[in-house]
Amino acid sequence: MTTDTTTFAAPRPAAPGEPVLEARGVTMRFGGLTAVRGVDLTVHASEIVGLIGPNGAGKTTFFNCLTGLYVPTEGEVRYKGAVLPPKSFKVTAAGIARTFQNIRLFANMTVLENVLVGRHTRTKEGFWSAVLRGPGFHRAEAASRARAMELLDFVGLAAKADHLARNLPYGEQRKLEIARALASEPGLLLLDEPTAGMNPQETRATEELVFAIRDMGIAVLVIEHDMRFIFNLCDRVAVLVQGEKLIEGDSATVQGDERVVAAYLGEPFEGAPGAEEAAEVREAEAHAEATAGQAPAEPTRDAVPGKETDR
Ligand SMILES: Nc1ncnc2c1ncn2[C@@H]1O[C@H](COP(=O)(O)OP(=O)(O)OP(=O)(O)O)[C@@H](O)[C@H]1O
Repeated sequence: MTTDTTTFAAPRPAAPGEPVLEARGVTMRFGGLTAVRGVDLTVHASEIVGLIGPNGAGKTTFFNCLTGLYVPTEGEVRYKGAVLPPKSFKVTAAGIARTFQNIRLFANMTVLENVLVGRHTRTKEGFWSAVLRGPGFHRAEAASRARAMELLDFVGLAAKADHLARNLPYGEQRKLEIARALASEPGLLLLDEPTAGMNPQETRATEELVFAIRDMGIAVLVIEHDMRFIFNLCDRVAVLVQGEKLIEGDSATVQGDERVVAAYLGEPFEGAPGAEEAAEVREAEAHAEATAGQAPAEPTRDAVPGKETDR
């Protein structure tokens, strides 16, 4: 039993240039499908890093490995030097916050309440404290509300604190998700397609917002399909293709790499991840073509009539 209402300390700020996130050899398999294969990625303090790649490249799966939603099949993720716990609420408490590709707000709660929910990892109001509602509880609650209002002001939603989240326009719901993520006082913020569904003005405003978050000392890792947004914003960009990291560098380097263009156009290119597998498929197809029209092979000893073979 506790009536302690003190606030958990936010993670210590990282020194400039210090690595905050270190992912090493992260692999995630779903049955026979390898969605992410041996990915290394480092994000330093005060850096904005972009993660791009064609649809299905493994970006969200990689994010899920960084935030404890998935436990990687292989590899290791460290935050400020410590291996991350395999539970998403513990990862948030450690200092990594995220937003989702599909907005996940509490639709029937107010804007302010949504941000207060985001603060729960930084407060430890015990059961009896909440029931008895003593002075400590009220102090902690007031501090949480004040911080939540500051964050709403920061993202431009203070005037809508009492609105229901479901009544916000789409672009503002995305901003609210960011405010809620910031409420856990993270050292690293992961944004999964923060401008999806936004008009150009909203996208521009989101860019400014991400710069302001970085200026608060929070490192940012962002997945986005809007290339202009990514190349304007990011200090470094990593490209995932078929689950593997194809290249990583500054915007100019990545933009100038013909393999990146080819990957987006779906064209094969020398040394592309999966090229070996593609060559095997071509060989098998050529073989099938060459033997087409010949008598079908005798069934093997193991074949059972009427039983489907594994595909
Ligand atoms: N839980 C899962 N179970 C099985 N397969 C999955 C699962 N999650 C993702 N995948 C598969 O892993 C691959 C990578 O998917 P992922 O969503 O990570 O890609 P993405 O780069 O984020 O794509 P997009 O840009 O379209 O969001 C896809 O082939 C997808 O179908």
